[in-house]
Amino acid sequence: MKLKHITDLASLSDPAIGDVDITGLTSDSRKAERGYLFAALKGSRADGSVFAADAVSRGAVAIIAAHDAEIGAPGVPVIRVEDPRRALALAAAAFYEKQPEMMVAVTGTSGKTSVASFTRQIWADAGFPAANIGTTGVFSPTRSAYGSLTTPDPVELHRLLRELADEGVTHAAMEASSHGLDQRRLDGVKLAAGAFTNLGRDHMDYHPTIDDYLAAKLRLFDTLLPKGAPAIIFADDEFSQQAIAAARAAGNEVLTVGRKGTFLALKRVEHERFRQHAEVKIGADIYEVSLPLAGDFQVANALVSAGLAMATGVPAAAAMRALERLRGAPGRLDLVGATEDGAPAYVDYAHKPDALENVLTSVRPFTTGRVIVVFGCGGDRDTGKRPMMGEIATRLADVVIVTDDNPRSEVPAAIRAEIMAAAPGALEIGDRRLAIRTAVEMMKAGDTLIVAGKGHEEGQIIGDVTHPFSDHAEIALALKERLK
Ligand SMILES: CC(=O)N[C@H]1[C@@H](OP(=O)(O)OP(=O)(O)OC[C@H]2O[C@@H](n3ccc(=O)[nH]c3=O)[C@H](O)[C@@H]2O)O[C@H](CO)[C@@H](O)[C@@H]1O[C@H](C)C(=O)N[C@@H](C)C(=O)N[C@H](CCC(=O)O)C(=O)O
Repeated sequence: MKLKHITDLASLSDPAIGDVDITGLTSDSRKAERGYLFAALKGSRADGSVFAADAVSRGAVAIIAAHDAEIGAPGVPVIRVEDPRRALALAAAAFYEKQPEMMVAVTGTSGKTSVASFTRQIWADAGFPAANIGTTGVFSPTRSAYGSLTTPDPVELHRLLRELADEGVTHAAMEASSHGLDQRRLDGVKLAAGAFTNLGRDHMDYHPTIDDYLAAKLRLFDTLLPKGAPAIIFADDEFSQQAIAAARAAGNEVLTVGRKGTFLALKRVEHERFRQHAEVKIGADIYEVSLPLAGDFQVANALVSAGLAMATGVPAAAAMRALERLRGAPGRLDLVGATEDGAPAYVDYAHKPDALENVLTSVRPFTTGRVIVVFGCGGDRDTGKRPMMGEIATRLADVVIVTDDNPRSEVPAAIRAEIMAAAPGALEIGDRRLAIRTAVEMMKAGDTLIVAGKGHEEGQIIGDVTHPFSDHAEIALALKERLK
């Protein structure tokens, strides 16, 4: 494809450059191949401009760079732009040409994975070939693949969107992480609607303040959603007013859901073991919905998803019917099994304070015995959440076992000590396998076990080695051994 077809001619200092043929794009010089366009991005560890010569030696034929970047690659055209990350995202969208016709994105600290998954399920129920993309991977009529980033890199993302469109997927829901929004990964995605779930403490290692974190989330409305497009906002969160104000200021159509919502107004919820019955008012109609999911936060996620689906062509009655058949996203309050006397054991991805609070609160209504929680905190990540999670677990669970998560380069015992300092009475068992076994062995009738933090992950990162490890498999094994 000619360079002029993937980047705005106005940004090409010499229009003749427009005729250069491009065979691919990358922001990682190590992935550059013959005919590639290389984007030199300023990163947290390195400045991509120093790798321009490497990219050219591997075949790159043009470079996107900031106005002030020094590019030591003579003879290769350099396209100077204000924001290379945004330019790369737009170039990737143009290069891969097609994306599913109806794209939506959801942001918020918690609930993104569930909302993206539920939205896909509601669309699929209504007959649309649908996909969701995020932390747990890519799910579509033909795929269920595990991924790594919540919001993929723009080049990878647009390659994927093109493949999905070619496979006939018309509707796709994406998770928009604050990193992804901040790093412009979504800037080339043509969104039909967006959603905001909530804001809590997370990624304070990346964002200097909570305001900076909120501002990154609100880029979804400020800069990505076209004017007039629906913005579905969960109205019961403490930050919902800021989200509503940002969406209004950006000219989006604000549609609120929840107890304080007006588009989907939640009138009543009754909890039952593993199910919840909700009364939802939509316009003049009242719908009684029986959700096969536990937890107040799942009702919120289901309503946000129904809002997104309705904003993109699913009739209200069909969306409400689909909610009755929802399945939890992998690793989100995922029921692994139960003891011989029916005490359930769940895996949950909760690895941040508000998510831990949500999951522990949500199992309380159907737990007649004790809530037992096993969790730890990741290394090389926001350290401020460690005491907060220790405090939450102590307040909301009856038995707390502090173990290792992904310690990465940190000393595991030091991470545990930071949690333990806020969790008096907690049991400390560093070995995650042993911690899970101990918890399963202590379960009695009426108890509920939550193993939190790693969800669907299939490895534990110690140092820079990922050891095979699955909470799901460990719980299943321990339950089986109990029966012997
Ligand atoms: C901290 C962070 O977000 N890093 C992202 C960032 O990398 P960076 O800018 O820090 O990269 P860098 O190492 O400083 O290098 C700068 C540039 O030089 C390039 N380079 C580097 C070396 C070389 O030999 N040649 C070369 O060209 C790099 O490719 C990069 O473009 O920009 C890269 C390109 O877009 C991302 O791939 C990378 O995500 C890394 C892999 C990552 O782990 N990100 C996580 C933290 C993340 O984004 N998580 C969120 C949220 C998850 C959640 O909600 O829990 C997500 O959306 O997944």
